[in-house]
Amino acid sequence: MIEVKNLTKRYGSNLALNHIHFSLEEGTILGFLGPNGAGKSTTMNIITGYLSPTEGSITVDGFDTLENPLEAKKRIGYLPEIPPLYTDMTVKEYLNFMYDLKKVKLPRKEHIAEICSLVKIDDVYGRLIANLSKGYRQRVGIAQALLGNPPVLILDEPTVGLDPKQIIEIRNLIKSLGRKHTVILSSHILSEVQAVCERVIVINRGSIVADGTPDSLAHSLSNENRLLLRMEGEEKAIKQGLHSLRGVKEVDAYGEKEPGVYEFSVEGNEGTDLRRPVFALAAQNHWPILSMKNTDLTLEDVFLRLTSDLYDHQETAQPSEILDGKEGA
Ligand SMILES: Nc1ncnc2c1ncn2[C@@H]1O[C@H](COP(=O)(O)OP(=O)(O)OP(=O)(O)O)[C@@H](O)[C@H]1O
Repeated sequence: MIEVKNLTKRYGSNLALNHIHFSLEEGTILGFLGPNGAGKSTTMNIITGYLSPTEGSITVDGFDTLENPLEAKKRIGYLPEIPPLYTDMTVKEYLNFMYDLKKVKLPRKEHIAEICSLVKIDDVYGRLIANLSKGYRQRVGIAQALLGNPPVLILDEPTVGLDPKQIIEIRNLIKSLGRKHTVILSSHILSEVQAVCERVIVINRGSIVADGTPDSLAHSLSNENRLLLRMEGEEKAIKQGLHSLRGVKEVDAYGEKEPGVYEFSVEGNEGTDLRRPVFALAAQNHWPILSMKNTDLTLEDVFLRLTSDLYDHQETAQPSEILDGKEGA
């Protein structure tokens, strides 16, 4: 649905985007994540046609944004970080105004009614936008992005400034929109990306440093292969048993957590999956396993590793490996 090739943007001598590539399948919700100044807004503005690239190309549904800007733009609904609302209009006036501005061809009344019901703004349809809460204003902003039923939605920081209840509502709305639209969501909020997106692109200093599902990123960046276990039995015997398993590097005992139940951290050699041998050991010795968890990195750990200077200098090989593996997925 979207194909970004070799995208480069220079502001004078400042290289804001450095030859980025990615493609996005129809119906995916992509999170675009990066620290301030990473190049997120520049990328979004180029995709939506507000900025032109220094080099490279973007196609939306097969239409090149430079060669066929009108056809490409028709296929994109955009919600900028500050929604372009006219606060002295009612929701009805505003959506009709935007309908005309976008030259939408679908039947006016039915189309607007359908969008209002989808984003749940029917009850404020006759109200002045100035009097709406931030959450409702954001919904009206999403409604204008949906006019004309574009297959692609680009949402820039859509939950900034909302209260926790409104954040949950907007996230659920975005998830439901992802069933019919390809969505690109830019965010600083890691938990948001984890909750809403199937795929995450991490951008830092104008380059893509990781691309994958939140889980695969957390897993592939973790050199550690660690299990956190709670088992019932004799602590010393369990610890020795765990140590004796093939591929185990280290076992730490964290003490008694419930009567007779002990916690252990077991670290294996790279590439070893210890879950089955641990299960077999426990079954053989009648040590019930009360919990077993992989302790992969969280998306937050991944983000910090990928965007910290330390990581940039010491471990530059890893992110590109991940990228190579996922490019074009
Ligand atoms: N109009 C401009 N003129 C010069 N430099 C710019 C301009 N717009 C952005 N930049 C620079 O380009 C780089 C990328 O900026 P961009 O706004 O795309 O980052 P961002 O990831 O969206 O950051 P934020 O989350 O803070 O909005 C930054 O170094 C920024 O200073």
